[in-house]
Amino acid sequence: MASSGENEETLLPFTLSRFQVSEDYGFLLPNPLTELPAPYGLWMEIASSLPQLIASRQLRSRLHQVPSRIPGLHLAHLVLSFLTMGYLWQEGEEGAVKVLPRNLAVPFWEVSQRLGLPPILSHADFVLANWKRKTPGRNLDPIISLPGGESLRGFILVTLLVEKAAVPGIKVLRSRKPAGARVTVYDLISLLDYVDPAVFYSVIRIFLSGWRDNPAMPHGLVYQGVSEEPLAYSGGSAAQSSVLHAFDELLGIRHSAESTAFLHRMRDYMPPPHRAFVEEIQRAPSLRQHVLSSGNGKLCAAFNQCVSALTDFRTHHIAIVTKYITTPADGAAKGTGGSHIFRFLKSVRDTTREGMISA
Ligand code: HEM
Repeated sequence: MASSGENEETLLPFTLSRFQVSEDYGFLLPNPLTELPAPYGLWMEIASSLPQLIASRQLRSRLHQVPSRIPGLHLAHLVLSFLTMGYLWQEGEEGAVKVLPRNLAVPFWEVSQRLGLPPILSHADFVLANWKRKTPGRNLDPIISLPGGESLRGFILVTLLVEKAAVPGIKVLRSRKPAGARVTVYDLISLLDYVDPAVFYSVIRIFLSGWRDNPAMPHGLVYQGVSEEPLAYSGGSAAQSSVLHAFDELLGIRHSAESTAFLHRMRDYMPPPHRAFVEEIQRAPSLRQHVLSSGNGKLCAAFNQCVSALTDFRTHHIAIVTKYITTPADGAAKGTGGSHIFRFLKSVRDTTREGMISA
C-alpha cells in the first residue's frame, strides 16, 4: 500500500488551524500558558523578576546559575524516535513512506540537535533510555514499545542487562582497580531464548531498520521542514553500544579498515559524552604495550583472559545472529544496520582473537 506524506500534504484543506491561526484569536496565541512545568521553574522564576534583576544588575549572575541541560530531552528523543519508526514502518517494508511530516520531523530534529544524537531510533533510545522499574526495586520494563510483544520486551531487556553487566568493567576503565565481579554475558544472552526468531525477523527487525543502505528506502528520508534533500541514517543496533567499543580500545584490538569504518560510523549514534569516553580510552597510553613491556606472566595471562572473553562473546553473538536472522530469512541474511553481517562479524571476532599476547 503506497501512501506518501507528500500526497497527503497537497490534499490538506486550506484551514486556519493548519497554519496555527485561531478562529477566535487570529495570529494571537490562544490562552497562553502562564506557568512552565516543574523542571523549567527556574526560568519562570527569573523571568518574573526580570525588571528588578536588570535594575540591580543581577540578571547575568542569576542566569549563569541556570543548568544548561534541559530535563526531559532524552525522553523526548526516545518518544519521537519510536513514533518515527512506527510511522515509517506501519505498512511494512513495502509501504515505507519517503517523507516524515513536519509535525514529527521538526521537533525530532531539534531535540536531536540538542542531544547531539541522530534523528532516528538508536541504541541510546531503544535500550539506554528505555527502562523503568515495574514496581520500586523490582522487575524492569521498557518505557515505550513497538510491535513484537514479549519478544520485543525480551530483546530490549536482555540488551539492557548486558549493558548493566558491563558496569564493573566500565568502572575498571575509570579507576584501573580490579572489578571484583565477572561479567556473565553468556548467561544473559541465553535469556534471548524468550525472543522468538520469527517475530524478531519479521517484525522487530523491520521496525529497527534505518534509511541508509536499505533497499526498502534507497533514497533516504525527507525530514519535512528540516531538509528538502533526503537524509540517510542507519537503524538501531547494539553496534552503537559504547561497551564493546570501550573494551576494544582498552585492549588495543585493531579491526580491519572496513570494519573499523563501520564501527566508527556507529559512534556517531552514541550520546556525545559516551563517544568522548571511548575516544579518551583510545587516546590513553596503550595497556597492551604496558603489559608487553612488563614481562609479567600473570599480567599477560590476565590480559589474554580479557581478550579471550571478548572473542567468546563475539563467537556467541555470531551464533545468535544465525538463529535470529539467517535461519528465519532462509539464508538471505540482512543486518539491522544493513552491513554484510557475517563477513563483518567474523572479521571483528577474528581480529579480536589476534589481540592476544603470545607467550
Ligand atoms: C536477537 C539478538 C541479536 C541480533 C539478531 C543481533 C544482530 C546484530 C547484527 C546484524 C549486527 C551487525 C551490525 C548491524 O547490522 O547493525 C550486530 C552487531 C553487534 N551486536 Fe548484535 N544482535 C543481537 C543481540 C545483541 C546483544 C544482546 C548484544 C549485546 C549488547 C549485541 C551486541 C552487538 C555488538 C557489540 C555488535 C557490533 C559488532 C561487534 O562489536 O562485535 N547484539 N548485531
